[in-house]
Amino acid sequence: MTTTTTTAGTHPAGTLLDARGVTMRFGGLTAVSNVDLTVDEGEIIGLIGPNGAGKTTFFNCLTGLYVPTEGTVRFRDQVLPPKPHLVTQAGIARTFQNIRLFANMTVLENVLVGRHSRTKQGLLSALLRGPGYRRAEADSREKAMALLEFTGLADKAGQLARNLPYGEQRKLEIARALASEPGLLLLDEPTAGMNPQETRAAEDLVFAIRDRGIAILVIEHDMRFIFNLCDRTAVLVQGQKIVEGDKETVQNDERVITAYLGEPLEQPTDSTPTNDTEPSA
Ligand SMILES: Nc1ncnc2c1ncn2[C@@H]1O[C@H](COP(=O)(O)OP(=O)(O)OP(=O)(O)O)[C@@H](O)[C@H]1O
Repeated sequence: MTTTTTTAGTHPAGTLLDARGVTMRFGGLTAVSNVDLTVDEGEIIGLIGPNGAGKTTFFNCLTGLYVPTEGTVRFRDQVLPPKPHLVTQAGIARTFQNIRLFANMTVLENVLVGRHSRTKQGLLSALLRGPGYRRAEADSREKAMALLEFTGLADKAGQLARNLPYGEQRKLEIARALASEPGLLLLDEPTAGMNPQETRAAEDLVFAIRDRGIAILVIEHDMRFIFNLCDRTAVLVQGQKIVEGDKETVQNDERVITAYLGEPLEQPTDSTPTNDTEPSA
């Protein structure tokens, strides 16, 4: 990753994420090739593409899991640090394609883990359990419970995460990501495995998150979900961004239609979205 220091004011006001020329190679395979993408404050941006197009790899480049072979990612005008926990501290949170909850911890504890990057109490304070630690812990619990209210999981706070139905596990992943108080939330296939009702509820949740001032970048195979939600959508094919724009621009682009082998991009009926992800927590 390029390590040049940034100059304030090089981006239009409101640009939160600015990925430029991001390339990720694994040996001879170029999984992501020279991709530019911006996300502005308050935007919901979609990232679509056929299986193996490089979407998750691109997400990994935005969250410090991978250091891009080439290119630069800036968040709030700062080059992102190449470590996931530092990226979280900088203000980017994410969920994963395959749910990664702590299955044997309670719902509340999972969210408390997500608050870790925002709590300042050190190990010594935690061991001594002094007044500062107890105050911080009470504050964290209050904020975590508020997030469970927000995501509709408050009455499940004491249950083990693994006992939640699949759709609620996905919600819990989102609650845990929100606990780090991000400015940008990356969602990797948030509706995978959901039924149509849960998918509609997930749409409402994404809008509600945006209303809290959090921008969203979402990978999703459910086109109805993407086109209902997103201000702009970028299409990756074989690692390259072939088009980016609003719903009409993307749906009518010949290259996109070809990439999807002529399948219509929006499902004609309110049928169950197809996906191939199994519950895993
Ligand atoms: N760590 C890795 N090492 C080697 N190759 C990888 C690695 N991660 C991903 N790839 C390859 O990079 C390409 C892009 O994969 P990626 O998972 O990013 O695609 P995707 O668009 O997210 O696919 P899907 O929609 O199926 O999740 C694939 O060919 C994949 O096999």
